Amino acid sequence: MAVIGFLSFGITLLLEFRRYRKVHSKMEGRGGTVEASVDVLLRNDDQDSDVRREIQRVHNSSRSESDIVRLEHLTKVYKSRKQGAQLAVDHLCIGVPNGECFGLLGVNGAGKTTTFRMLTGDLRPTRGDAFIASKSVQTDLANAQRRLGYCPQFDALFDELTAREHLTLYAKLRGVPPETVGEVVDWLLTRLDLMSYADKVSSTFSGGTKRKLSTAQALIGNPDLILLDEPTTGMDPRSRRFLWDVILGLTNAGKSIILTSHSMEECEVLCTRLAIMVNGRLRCLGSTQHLKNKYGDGYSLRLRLKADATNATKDAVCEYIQKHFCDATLKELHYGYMHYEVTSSVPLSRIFAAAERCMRDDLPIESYSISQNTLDNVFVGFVKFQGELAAADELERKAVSASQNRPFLHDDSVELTRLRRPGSESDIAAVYEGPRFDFNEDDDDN
Ligand SMILES: Nc1ncnc2c1ncn2[C@@H]1O[C@H](COP(=O)(O)OP(=O)(O)OP(=O)(O)O)[C@@H](O)[C@H]1O
Repeated sequence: MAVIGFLSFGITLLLEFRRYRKVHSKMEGRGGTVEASVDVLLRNDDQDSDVRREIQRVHNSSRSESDIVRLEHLTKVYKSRKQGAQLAVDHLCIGVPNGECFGLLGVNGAGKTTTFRMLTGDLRPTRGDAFIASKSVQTDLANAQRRLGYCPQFDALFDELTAREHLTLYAKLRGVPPETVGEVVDWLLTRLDLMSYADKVSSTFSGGTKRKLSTAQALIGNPDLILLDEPTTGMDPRSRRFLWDVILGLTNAGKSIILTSHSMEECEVLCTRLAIMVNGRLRCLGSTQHLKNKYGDGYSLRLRLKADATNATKDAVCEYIQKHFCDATLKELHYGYMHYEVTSSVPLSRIFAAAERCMRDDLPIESYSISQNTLDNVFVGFVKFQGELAAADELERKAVSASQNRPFLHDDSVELTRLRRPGSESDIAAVYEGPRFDFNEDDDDN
């Protein structure tokens, strides 16, 4: 018995010691610091001139002092056991003045929501800072939050509460004086056309009505800056136009808005300026007209090739197009599809004539279309990098782990995870260098 007792005591002691080691190594890291070191090099090699100008503007205090929000190299690297280190937002520099609606565009996973979460204080930036009405989210978060309203991508609503109860609750949380809460709530219900839902519970609301209520919540407390993460998702065209009017009314009243949306039409209507994000990084910035002039000027000539087209006949089509339009740029070529961009200096009649001749000659063309470039074209042109580069990153990470003959990032030893800078010729350098420690799965707040 004594031996068994001694053994069980020994095992307990051993287990406790292992647990202590594990917890301790989580807190300090083994053999070094657990601080993620993100060092992005070669920053300005392929930066768009407008993006570079915005960086200079943000750093020039005399030109950016009227900005209600200023993002200075805001960066987020997520670290998790499964995914490793992932650069979600890469040195974002933007300033938004009073009365501007700024559109932040990008495909899913570009880093828009992460940017918002850093602005609201939900996530700590890995590097950089943001200032809302000159209050830093890193050092003066509570004061920065006072000037901010946020409509998240997913409605933060309680099924059992009515629209009125939601707004009353949020008004109290935001510190609206008790004697004016009723008045504020009624104003918001009227402003967002929610009076008929005032006393119904939110679980019975349609998706569009929930978005309206979330927007109303973001307006409580009369914030200077309003962040709207896809506010019109799920809305019918009438409700969408209604919300657009509300947003335009807010900017006319001097409020600043940062908006994310997947609708180019919405951005054209609402945004004074917009930027397109690809893999966490700004690729272009300016008014819609400026972006269309700079990147979407001219026409798109799309050719569908016959099923029996060979590589040789495809080359003949390319030669034909280059011969007739020396400034045509091949934007896409896959399977039987070719997309050329032709500058607007070429008359439309010449493009049609050449395309018709193309059909008559012995070239393997099934059909063609010509269209004027739109903001959609500009957007698609930028964001098609995202998938390709994400796949390249994934392959590279797998190659690293395979070369080390172990599962990727399931080890506590020192790692070096290289993150590729999206859209850049050069690999970067951004790096998570340091010992691995146990994150909860998808642990992000680090
Ligand atoms: N908690 C997390 N842990 C690890 N990675 C995350 C986490 N949240 C987001 N990411 C990653 O960060 C990147 C940016 O995500 P984010 O949600 O900010 O994109 P988004 O542009 O808002 O996309 P969407 O349009 O779908 O909302 C993505 O690659 C995503 O996988």
